[in-house]
Amino acid sequence: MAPMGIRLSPLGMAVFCLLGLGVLYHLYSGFLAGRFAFFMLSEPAGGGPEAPHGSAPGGAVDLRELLAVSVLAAVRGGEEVKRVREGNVLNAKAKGKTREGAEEQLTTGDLLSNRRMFYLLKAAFPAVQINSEERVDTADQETVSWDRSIPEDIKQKIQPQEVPAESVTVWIDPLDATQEYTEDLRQYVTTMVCVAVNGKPVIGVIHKPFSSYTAWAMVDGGSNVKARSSYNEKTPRIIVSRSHAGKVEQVARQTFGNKTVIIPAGGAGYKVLALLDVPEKNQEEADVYIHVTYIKKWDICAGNAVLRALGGHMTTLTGEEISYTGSDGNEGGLIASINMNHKALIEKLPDLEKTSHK
Ligand SMILES: Nc1ncnc2c1ncn2[C@@H]1O[C@H](COP(=O)(O)O)[C@@H](OP(=O)(O)O)[C@H]1O
Ligand SMILES: [Mg+2]
Repeated sequence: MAPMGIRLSPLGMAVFCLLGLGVLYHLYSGFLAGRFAFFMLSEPAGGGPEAPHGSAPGGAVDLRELLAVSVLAAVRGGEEVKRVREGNVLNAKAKGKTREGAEEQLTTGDLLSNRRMFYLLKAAFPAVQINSEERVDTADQETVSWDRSIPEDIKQKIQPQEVPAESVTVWIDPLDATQEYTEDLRQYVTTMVCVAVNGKPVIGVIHKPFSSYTAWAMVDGGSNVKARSSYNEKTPRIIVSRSHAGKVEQVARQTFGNKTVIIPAGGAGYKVLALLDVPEKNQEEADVYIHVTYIKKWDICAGNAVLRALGGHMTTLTGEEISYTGSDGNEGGLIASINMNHKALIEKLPDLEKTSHK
């Protein structure tokens, strides 16, 4: 039996007090961290004085307005792309090489389209992060304003929806399929704008400047384009890059057999449109889009958003979602499909460690 009188040793007391302090610290540190995060997020962007204290840095932006200006930007950029091509003053030069050693072309069409698209979007939404394929020359700014008018079809299909400006990243491709543009293969060329919210692709615009066709879609909103009524899941026609193919044909044949039809085409925008119901005489149709080499996020974000909005998928070759914030590169290749069992397609793909990134 234990004695009734308990004597506490000084060492025991000290250990007990330390334990108590530890528990208190643990409970309180979460609270402090929360307060700290709130304080940091409430700071005005760039530490400037213009944002009212305690509010989000850029305030709120309306996704419907962002969609309207994205469509306008793609169309306006497309006008430059077309004008330069028709005037035959491309001034094509190599701007570098891809990891695989293919020459990357840059033309006046890319630069003028970029200038138009960037400054229109920036004027409409100054607080939003815009990532573009081409550099903007700040010494050569274009003064543009947006009249905030929303086209009727967008007004009818989409409700206003506000999100914090700092959650938004806009990705611009002022000229997709530049290689094909230099070869005068006009059908492949698109201009694209994508709006990502917290890294998720939410708005996609793909515009064909030479036929004045524009596809737009917003996730949980609406679209002016739809999926086709059927797809061939068993022996799908696979659309792939004609100028950055890597080992894509090998992957496609290993996955779907030697009889599988492979369609080489230019432009990531064009290849996404090939999966949809697009009323265009120069638009080929395919069932799956596969790309195995490195690719940049401005090339794929708009297509990813459009597919997602219509119930389709664009993922890496291992089935991961692609996040459209941070770095501008996508390392894991891509596979895109709609109205198909996307997971089953990924499971069919061969040893990806050996085939992707190459
Ligand atoms: N390995 C790679 N590295 C860098 N960019 C790549 C790439 N593969 C494809 N792309 C880019 O992705 C877009 C679609 O490629 P493809 O036509 O080969 O399918 C093109 O964009 P741009 O024309 O906008 O430069 C192309 O340059
Ligand atoms: Mg481009």
